[in-house]
Amino acid sequence: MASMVFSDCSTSATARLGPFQKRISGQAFQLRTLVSFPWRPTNRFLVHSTSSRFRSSSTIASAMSTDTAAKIIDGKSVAKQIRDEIAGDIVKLKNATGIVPGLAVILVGSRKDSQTYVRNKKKACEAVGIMSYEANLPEDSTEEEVIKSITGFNNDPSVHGILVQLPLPRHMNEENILNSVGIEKDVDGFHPLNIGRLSMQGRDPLFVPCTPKGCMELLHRYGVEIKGKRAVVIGRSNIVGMPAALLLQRENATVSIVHSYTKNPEEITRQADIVISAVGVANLVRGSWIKPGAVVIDVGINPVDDAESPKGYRLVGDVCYEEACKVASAITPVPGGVGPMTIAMLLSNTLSSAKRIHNFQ
Ligand SMILES: NC(=O)C1=CN([C@@H]2O[C@H](COP(=O)(O)OP(=O)(O)OC[C@H]3O[C@@H](n4cnc5c(N)ncnc54)[C@H](OP(=O)(O)O)[C@@H]3O)[C@@H](O)[C@H]2O)C=CC1
Ligand SMILES: Nc1nc(=O)c2c([nH]1)NC[C@@H]1CN(c3ccc(C(=O)N[C@@H](CCC(=O)O)C(=O)O)cc3)C=[N+]21
Repeated sequence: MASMVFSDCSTSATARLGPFQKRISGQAFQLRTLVSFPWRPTNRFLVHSTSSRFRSSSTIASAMSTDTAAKIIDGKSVAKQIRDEIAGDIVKLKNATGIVPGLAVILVGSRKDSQTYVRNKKKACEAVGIMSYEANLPEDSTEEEVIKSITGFNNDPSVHGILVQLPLPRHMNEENILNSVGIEKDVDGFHPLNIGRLSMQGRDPLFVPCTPKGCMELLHRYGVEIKGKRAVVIGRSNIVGMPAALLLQRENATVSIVHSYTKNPEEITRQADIVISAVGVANLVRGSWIKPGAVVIDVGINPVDDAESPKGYRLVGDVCYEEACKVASAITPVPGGVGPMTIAMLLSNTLSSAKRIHNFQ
């Protein structure tokens, strides 16, 4: 259900606030006077400014210390570029080996949002030349039936990646189901062996979870320095927050994790050069939470009522965009930020899997 919309971000949806958190209301946010983050846009992407989409990089650099508008990290266009690269690689793989990468998606139940996500993944696969396979199981399926479907895809040589759409119906044990995905086809990177390797020094997972991988890819492609920087990840879920924190740490950031029991999340977040927010609460992160010049990656996808939209709602992130724009040096929009990157990383993981299984460099 969509929550109330507050166009000025003056109130966030409080339903999921943790026990120690107070709502922050009407607090004035700091205006940026000095940008401390060394913003270095690469030439690979045009960096759009919220105030002028067509400035040159040098203008952007000189504007950093005085301007009040963050640069938009354009996930939609980066994702398109990655999809184009993947499509080219798939043609090469097919011409050299005859192999076509295949992704199987298992959807249990009939949640509208999950059906939409699965449909979008299927379309994205078709567009780059990945074969997509789908198993739709009824809501009242047993755990054994889901595992049987996964086992079928584990044993199917035309399938190189398996994704079990989450959330699963409540009566199912998510752990048992995700454990049954073959580690070499675990393109979501949710298998405990993959997560375990991600968390260990000197080990590498076969796959990195798509959303955090997409966040890192955005930081890399926009030339954001990570080593030695302070990063705060808000949220610690298995699928986003926790692996995002591990990835930042692997690249030598100093990482803090803010969760629903964190006291004074605002103060902790304000220390960060890089903020990744993955909570699911609209407008939780106010401008006052952001250190001037920080880079903000907003993973949250939250529907809010909007009578002017044909659907009656629109999507916003966890971060109060209008406020954060005035403080951050760069920020991802919602939609058009991390979301498209998640899908691009899923395609990328599926292609890597096909290459690895068939020993293609
Ligand atoms: N753009 C994309 O591609 C994707 C977007 N999403 C979106 O990202 C958001 C998070 O998803 P997901 O990780 O699956 O969500 P979960 O509900 O699994 O996790 C939410 C996390 O946020 C923490 N949290 C909840 N309330 C607060 C609060 N008030 N202050 C600080 N931390 C809080 C929780 O803490 P605790 O652990 O203490 O409960 C938990 O760790 C959602 O909006 C989801 O739709 C998700 C996947 C992909
Ligand atoms: N096994 C599994 N793997 C997942 O990766 C997974 C999942 N289950 N369950 C649900 C979440 C959510 N998720 C999103 C993917 C793309 C967008 C996306 O493309 N969003 C668009 C907007 C889409 C719209 O307009 O509806 C955007 O942000 O621009 C959003 C969210 C993946 N998830």
